[in-house]
Amino acid sequence: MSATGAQGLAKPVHKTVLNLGNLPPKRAGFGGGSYPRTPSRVDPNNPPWPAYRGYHEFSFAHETMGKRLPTILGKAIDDTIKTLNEQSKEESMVDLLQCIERMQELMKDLQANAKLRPVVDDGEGDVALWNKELAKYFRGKTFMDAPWFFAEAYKYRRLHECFSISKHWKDYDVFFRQKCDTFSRSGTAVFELSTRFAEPFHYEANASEDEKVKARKLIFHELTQICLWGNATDLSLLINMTEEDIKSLQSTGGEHLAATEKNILGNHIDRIWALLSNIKDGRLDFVLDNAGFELYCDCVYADWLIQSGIAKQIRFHGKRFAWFVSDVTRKDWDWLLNSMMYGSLFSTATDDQLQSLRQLAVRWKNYEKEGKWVYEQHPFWCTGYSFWSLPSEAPDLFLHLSESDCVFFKGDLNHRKLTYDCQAPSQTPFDIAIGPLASEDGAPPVVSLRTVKSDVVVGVDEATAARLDKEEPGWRISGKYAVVLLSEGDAERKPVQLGGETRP
Ligand SMILES: O=P(O)(O)OC[C@H]1O[C@](O)(CO)[C@@H](O)[C@@H]1O
Repeated sequence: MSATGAQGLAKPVHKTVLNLGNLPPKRAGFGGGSYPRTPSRVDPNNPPWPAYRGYHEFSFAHETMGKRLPTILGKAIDDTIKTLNEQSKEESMVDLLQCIERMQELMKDLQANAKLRPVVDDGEGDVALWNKELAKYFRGKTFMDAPWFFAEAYKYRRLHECFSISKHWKDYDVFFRQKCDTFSRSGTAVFELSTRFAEPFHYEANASEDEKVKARKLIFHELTQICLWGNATDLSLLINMTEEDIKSLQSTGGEHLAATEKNILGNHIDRIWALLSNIKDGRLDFVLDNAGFELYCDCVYADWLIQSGIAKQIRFHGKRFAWFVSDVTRKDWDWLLNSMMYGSLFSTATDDQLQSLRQLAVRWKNYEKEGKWVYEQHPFWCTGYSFWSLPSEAPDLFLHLSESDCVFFKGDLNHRKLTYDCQAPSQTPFDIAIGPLASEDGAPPVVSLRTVKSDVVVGVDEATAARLDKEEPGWRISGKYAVVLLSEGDAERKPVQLGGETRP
């Protein structure tokens, strides 16, 4: 019967209201707490939750856009002047001087909060991607009112343009000196690792199967932390440890691990081990972050994953040009392996220490020759798109990553791009926060190893975030805390869908 009764008069509708107090609470990202902006309406200027923008004085975006970026650019100009003063040929000096003038122009734009102009066609493969995004979503936007991640990435692309349109300085890296210096000053931690990992499995010779399984799990826990904290400026976890600490760590594990893991606020290391320990001869991918010491830690981790038999191939993804100060480029990759092998960066090192470092370098260079380690640099990694746009803007890359058994994303910046760098509630589950990279057909398992150095935080329970917001106001940018988060991706590994067509 219709709501209108026999006499055609509307009857009041009686709603039954259920009083349900015992159902499980809603998860952020599902049901009532779902993305405030539905995925089909998400775009680079409108992330799933509100974006951080430079004019938000409460956020690190404000500090970065207003102060850090001009300082970084100022230092880049100083570096280039230093290089200029080391030249002798007129043509290259004039050419470099023009690069410096372009950097000064960029500085003016940044300080005057200018509108974001299109990227000049310098022949790079990413120009169309940049200018499409600028035209579609950021017309009339300035450095301060565009979303923070886009504005910041745009600044690094403009910095690259200062050189890419020159004749002799196309690939000049204003941050190269700085990256090399930092590694040279990390001697203690470098040798701490090389002397242990030159021969990481020698202890297994006399161990039972059961002991081997247990030891591998413990080593994986610690190496994951080394790889994680390698993203902080120093490896304080290792450097501050006494011989006794290290011994107890190796012999018992449990207690010490609990102590060192306490600053990992969202911690899926056990789940990651459960995933990896079931893989044999797989393929793993590392989307790299910083050069020098962090890259060295990544390589130690990757080496162990190869030697353990979990992976038979590891693909490392770096940047095509200088990016966010210390990100890895091909030159940084080569520099690390070659200076470990032939350089003399550590003047006070013992012969044994140097020998262990060379042993690592020989093995790593062989991995490269044998195709066990592959270094790649897709243009997408240096664009202003978040990884939510990876399947749509770089379908070839998505297809490629979908063949991996697990993709590790290193560092804060990659985490920002995974999560669209927006104001998601801290308790948002990681797989919800990363959207399509978790939910698309064929999405691979994704791990984020991130020390927390900027505002966005996900995968951390509400009470912890609220307590830290109250008690330690700078906790989101201090690098003291971390998250190690896993999304299992498309468990069935359905064929990737590209533009409606199904991959065979
Ligand atoms: O090297 P990471 O871990 O990506 O950190 C980069 C830093 O620079 C930033 O991009 C801010 O400029 C933040 O993401 C972070 O503070």
